[in-house]
Amino acid sequence: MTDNPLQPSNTVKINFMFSPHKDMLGHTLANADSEHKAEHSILSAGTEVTFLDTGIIKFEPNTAATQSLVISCAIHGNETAPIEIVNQIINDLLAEEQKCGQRVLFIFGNPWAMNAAERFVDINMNRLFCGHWQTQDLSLKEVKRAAKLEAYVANFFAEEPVTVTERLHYDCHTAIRDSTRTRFAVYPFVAERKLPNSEKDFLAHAQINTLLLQQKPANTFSSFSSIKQNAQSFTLELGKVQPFGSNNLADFNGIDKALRKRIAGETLPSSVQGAVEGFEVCHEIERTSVDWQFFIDDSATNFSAYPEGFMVWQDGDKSYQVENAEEYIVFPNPNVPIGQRAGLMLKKDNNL
Ligand SMILES: O=C(O)CCC(=O)N[C@@H](CCC(=O)O)C(=O)O
Ligand SMILES: [Zn+2]
Repeated sequence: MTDNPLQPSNTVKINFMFSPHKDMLGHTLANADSEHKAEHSILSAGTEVTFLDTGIIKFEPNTAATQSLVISCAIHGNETAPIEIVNQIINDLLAEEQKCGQRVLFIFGNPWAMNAAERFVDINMNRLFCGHWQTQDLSLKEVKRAAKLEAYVANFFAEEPVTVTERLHYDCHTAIRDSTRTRFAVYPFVAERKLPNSEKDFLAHAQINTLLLQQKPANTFSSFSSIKQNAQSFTLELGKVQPFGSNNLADFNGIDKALRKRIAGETLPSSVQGAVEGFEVCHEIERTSVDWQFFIDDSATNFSAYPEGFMVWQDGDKSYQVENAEEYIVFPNPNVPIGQRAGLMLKKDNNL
């Protein structure tokens, strides 16, 4: 990225919707705590743009859309590459340099954590969905924001015209650790779900060649949209966490192109057999108490492999040892609060 979003430069065109800020990113950083009154505008091609709230903007074409797309990022504030990519797509839509052929709701999830350059400020927002926010301290900003995000997404889907036959949600993240598989998607658990070929094609086009299939319902944003809103949803892990301005955006060309084609309403080319490999969650690791011990090395990358019998964690007389010939770890994080997910163990799933 050439400009630092924290210091809008005078040489950069100010986008009319976000004035006096350069763009949605600049506006979101500057207005984390402001109440925003919805603003409405119509582009020359007839696309309706509604700037709903800080970090939330909706585009609706004046042609018959067949898909409602939710594209979110910054549910974790320090995962900056997807924010930079999505910000540029919004700029191009407003400048009418990107075709809008489908309904799209863009979300920058956590403005406070974006400003703090942290994963979260008070509480991990990606454990608050599916109504879980109701069980938390309702005075916390992230708790209130999760409630609002659910409402914006529910309203967006509820307002869709009859021409829409598909609901999609791509929740864009980057991971804390390096990964043996550079990009991967998490497919939330919904009973009897089946990955549609069109979504396999999307993942392959985005250079996301690994799909991790959850085996039980979760409280993540993508779980909310799939379980409660009947969308095809994914958490997309697109690379590694870096500060604003430090991302090599060329590494994100795949997702940039795939999102732009979806927004334009183009059909993506069919992927070849085996373009996306599946992994199934076989054990969810939970940090169970202060005495809980974790035996995964701090330097282990996502998708590191462990042989049968390897001790992953132990807490008193409870433990988990690898049960399959080989299992792989993702999201190992021993520093989560007690009761939260500290990683996932996976086994290969050859049925995708
Ligand atoms: O790298 C890590 O440890 C975490 C990266 C991240 O934020 N992952 C998401 C995955 C959500 C899902 O399971 O769908 C998260 O932990 O919230
Ligand atoms: Zn994340």
